[in-house]
Amino acid sequence: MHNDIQEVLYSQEVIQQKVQELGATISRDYEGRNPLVICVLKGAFIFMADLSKNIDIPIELDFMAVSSYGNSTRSSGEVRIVKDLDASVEGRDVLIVEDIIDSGLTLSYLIDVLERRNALSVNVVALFDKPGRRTVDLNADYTGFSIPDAFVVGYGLDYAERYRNLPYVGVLKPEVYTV
Ligand SMILES: O=P(O)(O)OC[C@H]1O[C@H](OP(=O)(O)OP(=O)(O)O)[C@H](O)[C@@H]1O
Ligand code: HPA
Ligand SMILES: [Mg+2]
Repeated sequence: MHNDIQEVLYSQEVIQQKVQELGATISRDYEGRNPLVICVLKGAFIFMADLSKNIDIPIELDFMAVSSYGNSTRSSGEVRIVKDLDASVEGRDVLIVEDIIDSGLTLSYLIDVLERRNALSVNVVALFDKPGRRTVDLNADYTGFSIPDAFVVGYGLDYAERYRNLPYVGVLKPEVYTV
C-alpha cells in the first residue's frame, strides 16, 4: 500500500466486480442504440477504460476535460471546460462517465451544456457518489458505490494531481493535506 494512504476503502477486486455489473446493465439498457460515451477527464480515465471493455454493444467514445477542484479538496464552484468534445452530440444518446459525484456542480453543468447542444438523451454513470455533499439537486442514472463524506483518491481520483494511478480507492493520512 502507498505510504500516504491511511485506509483502502475499495480494493481493485471489489471495483472490478462493480464495473462488470455496471457494464452489463448499460449494455442491456442501450441495446439497439449506438450511444456516445463521454469520459470526463481527468478523473474518469481509468473507469472509462475498464467500463468500456465491459460494454458489449456498439458505442462511440469521446473525451471532455473539466476542472473545478484544482489543488484543493473543495470545489472552486466554477466549472471550466479545459478540453471540449471532438464530435457533435446533436441527436445522440449520450452517456456521461464520471468517477465521482460530490457537490454535483460538475455534472449539472455538463448535463446542461449537452442538453443545450440538443443531445437526444443525456444519462450519467458515476462509480462513486457522495449524496451527503450535494449543493445542487442531481442524481446519476447508474451508480457504483455510495460513499461517506471523505475525500478519496486512487483509480483516477487525485489530490493535487497525485495518486490517480493507485489501483484501489482510499483515504489519505491527514498529514498529507496541505490545508
Ligand atoms: O460533484 P463535484 O463537486 O463537481 O465533484 C466531482 C468532480 O470533481 C472532480 O474533478 P476535478 O475538478 O478535480 O478535475 P479532475 O477530474 O481533472 O481531477 C471529479 O473528477 C469530478 O469530475
Ligand atoms: O473525494 C474526492 N476525491 C478526489 N476528487 C474529488 N472531486 C470531488 N470529490 C473528490
Ligand atoms: Mg481532481
